[in-house]
This record gives sequence, C-alpha cells and structure tokens, in this order.
Amino acid sequence: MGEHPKLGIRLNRICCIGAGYVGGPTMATIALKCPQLEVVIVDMNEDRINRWNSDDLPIYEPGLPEVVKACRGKNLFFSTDVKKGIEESDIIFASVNTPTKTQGVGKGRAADLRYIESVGRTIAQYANRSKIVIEKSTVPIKTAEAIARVLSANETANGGHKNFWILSNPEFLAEGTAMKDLDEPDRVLIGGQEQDAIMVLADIYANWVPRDRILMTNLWSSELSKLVANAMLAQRVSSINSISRLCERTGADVKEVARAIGTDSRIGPKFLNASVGFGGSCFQKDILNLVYICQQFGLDEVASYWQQVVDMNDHQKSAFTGKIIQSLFNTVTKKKIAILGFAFKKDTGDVRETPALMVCDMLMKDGGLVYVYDPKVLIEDALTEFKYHEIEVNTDQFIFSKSPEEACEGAHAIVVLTEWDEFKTYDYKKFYDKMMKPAFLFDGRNMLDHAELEKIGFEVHALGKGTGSSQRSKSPDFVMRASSGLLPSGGY
Ligand SMILES: NC(=O)c1ccc[n+]([C@@H]2O[C@H](COP(=O)([O-])OP(=O)(O)OC[C@H]3O[C@@H](n4cnc5c(N)ncnc54)[C@H](O)[C@@H]3O)[C@@H](O)[C@H]2O)c1
Ligand SMILES: O=c1ccn([C@@H]2O[C@H](COP(=O)(O)OP(=O)(O)O[C@H]3O[C@H](CO)[C@@H](O)[C@H](O)[C@H]3O)[C@@H](O)[C@H]2O)c(=O)[nH]1
Repeated sequence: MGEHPKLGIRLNRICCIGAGYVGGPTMATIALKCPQLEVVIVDMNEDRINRWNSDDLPIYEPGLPEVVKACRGKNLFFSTDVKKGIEESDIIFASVNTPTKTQGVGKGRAADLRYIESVGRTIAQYANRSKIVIEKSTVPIKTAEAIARVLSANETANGGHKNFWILSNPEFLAEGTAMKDLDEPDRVLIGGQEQDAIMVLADIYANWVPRDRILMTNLWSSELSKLVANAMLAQRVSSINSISRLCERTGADVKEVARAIGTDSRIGPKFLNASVGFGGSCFQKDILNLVYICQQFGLDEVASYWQQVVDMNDHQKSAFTGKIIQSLFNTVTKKKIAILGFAFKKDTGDVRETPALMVCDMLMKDGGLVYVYDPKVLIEDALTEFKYHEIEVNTDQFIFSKSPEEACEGAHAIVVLTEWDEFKTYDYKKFYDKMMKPAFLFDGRNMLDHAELEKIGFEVHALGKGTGSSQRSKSPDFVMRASSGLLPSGGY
C-alpha cells in the first residue's frame, strides 16, 4: 500500500486528533481490523495519553482494554506529539470535543467550535503534504466549509500548493456498547465532495463493514444527519417519558403502552424505555445545536418543536425528584437518601449531563443527605460535572459510598438512577431491614421487580404507573409472561 495514484497521499498511516470517548475506541477498532495500517492517536492532554499508554485506560468501555492490549505498540500508538502525527500521516481524523457554548453569542445552544477550528489551524501549520481531513466530531452543518477555508487561506498565504480534501464521517457509537457498535455498525456515513477521497475512507471501513452499509452523501447531508439522528432518538425518549406522566395519572402502565406501540413495525421496540430523563454528552448538546441552527435560518417554529424535546427532559427530571420530596412528607431535610447509579447510563463511568445531577442537586437544595453508590463513577468526576454546571456542592451532603449496603443503611429512600445490571441482583430485604420506615424506593429506570419489593415492605414509586399494588393497573400475570419477549431486555 503506497501512495494514492491520483491524490498523491500516503495510504499506510492514519492519525486521529483527540483521544476521547470516540477517538480512542474508534481508532483502536480500525487498528484491530486493519493490521496493515499504522494508527496514531494524538491529544494535547498529557494525562489522558499517559493513561491510554497504561493498564488504567482513561475511559471505561466493555471490550476496549482487550483491543487496546492486542494492538498497542504494534500498529496503535498514543502520543502528545500532534506535530509529528500530522507530518507523518496524510489521512487525519478530527475527533475533538464540540461542547455547547457557555458564553458569548449562542451561549447555551450553539456548538463551541474552538477545538475543531484549532485542529484546522494546527493542520495548516504542520502539514508538509496534501492531506485528507476527516470530521469525526459532531459539528453544525457547514463546518467543513469553515475548516476548508482555514486550510486554504493559510496555504495560499504561504504560497503553497498542497490540497486538502475535507470529509464528514460522523460517529454513531453509543457509550457502553461502543466496541460492538464499531464492530457491527448499522451504517457508516461518509460525506464529501471528491469521490477519490471518499473512496480512500470507504476502503478503510470496507476491511470489516459490508459495502452496502457504507453510505455516501454530500458533505452537508452527512453533517446534518448526525444531529438529526440524535434529535430523533432523544425525541423518542421524551415522547415515552411524556406518556409516563399521563400513565401515572390514569392507571395505564407505560411499560405496557411501550410494548403495545413498539410491536407496530413502523414504530419499532427500541428506545421506548421511560426513564428519569436522558443524559450523556450528546443528546442535549446536539438538539440545542439543531435549535440554534434553525433559529439562525429564521425557522422559529422548527426550532421550538425540537426545543420541546429538551424541555420535556428537564421536566421529567424535576417531576421525578419532586415526587421523591413530596412522598417523603414534603421534606428531605437531614434525611439520608441512597442513590443507586450516577452514570448517565449503564456500562460507562461517564457523568456528562447525567440526569443524576439535577436529581441530587434538587435533593440537596431541600436539605437531603445524598449517598451515592455507582460501580464505575469516581466522585471527582461527579464534582467536576457539578462545577461545569456552576452548581455548588457541600461535600457533607454529597457522599460516595463504597458499597450499596453502606449507601442504604439508615436511608429513608433508595433512588435508582442508572440501570446497572448488578442493581437487579441485590438482596433488597437486607437493605430494607436497615432502612428508616416507611422505606421508600423510587425506580427511575423501571428496572426492578416492584411487586417483590412491595412484598418486602417498600413503598415503591415506579415510572409511569400508579403507586402501590392496589392502585396499579391490573395486568393479569399471564399477559405479562406471554408477551415478555417483545421488548428487548437489557440495553435499548
Ligand atoms: N461520546 C460519545 O459517545 C460520542 C459519540 C458520537 C459522537 N461524539 C462526538 O465526538 C466528538 C468527541 O467526543 P468525545 O466524547 O470523544 O470527547 P472527549 O472530550 O472525550 O475527547 C476529546 C479530546 O480531544 C482533545 N482535544 C481537543 N482539542 C484538541 C486539539 N486542538 N489538539 C489535540 N487534542 C485536542 C481533548 O483533550 C480530549 O481529550 C464530539 O464532537 C462528540 O459530540 C461523541
Ligand atoms: O429508551 C431509552 C433509551 C435511552 N435512554 C437514555 O438516553 C440517554 C442516551 O442513551 P444512548 O443513546 O444509549 O447513549 P449515548 O452514548 O448518549 O449515545 C447517543 O449519542 C451518541 C453521541 O452522539 C450517538 O453516537 C449514539 O448513536 C446515540 O445513541 C441515556 O441517558 C439513556 O439512559 C432512555 O432513557 N430510554
């Protein structure tokens, strides 16, 4: 594999700028599937790179350590030397963060493009030959044009004749299932203007992805499709969450409603699990970005349509917490509350935009003593997330427990906020015996056996159904058993 006959770029090495949740797993997968390629991941964060080069990887993702171990030092390298990475590779991925702007024009909605722009400027500075530059980050539509301008303006100013082909290749992996999603993607999307450059990237993916799953579009369709995919997924969660509120008032059970509508093949069963609210670094950020773009084009009705998805999510989080406070006799002051799960979903230690943040904040503002147990989240990361949201935390009120037993002992209530599988295996009778009475359990993921918990003595509040066996919809047991295969168990 030498140079591309037409583009004149070297095909044997790729570089990825940004060693985060996307850059790390994505490039590790490429290294595994393409042993003929050398893959270098560079990042300006030295601590992160050191951890990628150690046994203590900077992110928790099932299956990732095995792949890193198999490739690192052979055809997968992690480095802080961004300059060398750019000089030695002609195929460069940009997988840097694109958070919501926290100040200035578009604050709270627009994407902060400072990191992606800095990647463009750094490539302009160090590029010694023509390069393909691939947007892996999620970006607003037309970002490729901005990167192209930065690169070409600098090239012209320096009197050079190098070419830069910009491609959009958004990533659709979900955290917790990233390695599987990368191994067997529903599709790979490549947007570009130059067929030869598109084919260079398509040929890399074709090492393991069937060609008919590699979709090619123009640049703008590709950039926009990423925002729209997330907006549509989040919309489903907000839709079912809105219905969970109605179920609570009417005696319908949201799980039964989800099953009933999900069997319609036009609707489908996935992403219909009512929850305390969606979290994660992407959904809210990308919808707000879509809202901002629509507003910029004067599409105010379209913007407010999508804004509702985020508003409903905020409502769900605060209504859930309001119910906890109300049930505990309208105050949680000085009451110990056990929080099971702080991550935004299971199988990740990521807490960015986790719904647990608002729930814990509201409980603490009401005077509650929050004891968190999460199998993977570190208290430092939780505190950083509070700080990012400018929420002050009194560490006498926010305590991380080493075990679920420690969190639950003496608590007035257990609140389940993440759907970790191990939460299903606990001996809740043991927890109950050591809790204050009445002992409450609020299941923000609808994942536990509520009838069993009620038998133990808990007052159970689930999402989207009445409280207590007497008020709950009377679904005959055989109906539940007969149809239990219709919704996917475990993940979404
Ligand atoms: N997290 C996900 O599940 C996911 C999935 C799909 C898409 N995305 C998108 O992918 C992008 C990256 O997300 P992430 O979660 O991996 O972010 P991240 O914050 O985990 O990682 C980004 C990394 O880029 C580095 N970086 C920033 N600017 C740099 C520069 N100029 N030079 C070198 N390194 C630089 C940062 O130090 C950081 O380590 C975002 O646009 C996000 O929306 C994320
Ligand atoms: O039925 C559901 C499904 C999801 N969620 C919640 O929604 C959030 C997002 O979940 P998920 O989409 O599984 O995880 P992410 O890692 O945020 O992945 C989303 O965001 C990524 C970043 O853009 C995209 O690449 C993925 O395709 C997209 O699924 C989490 O808080 C989930 O608990 C629910 O409450 N109910």
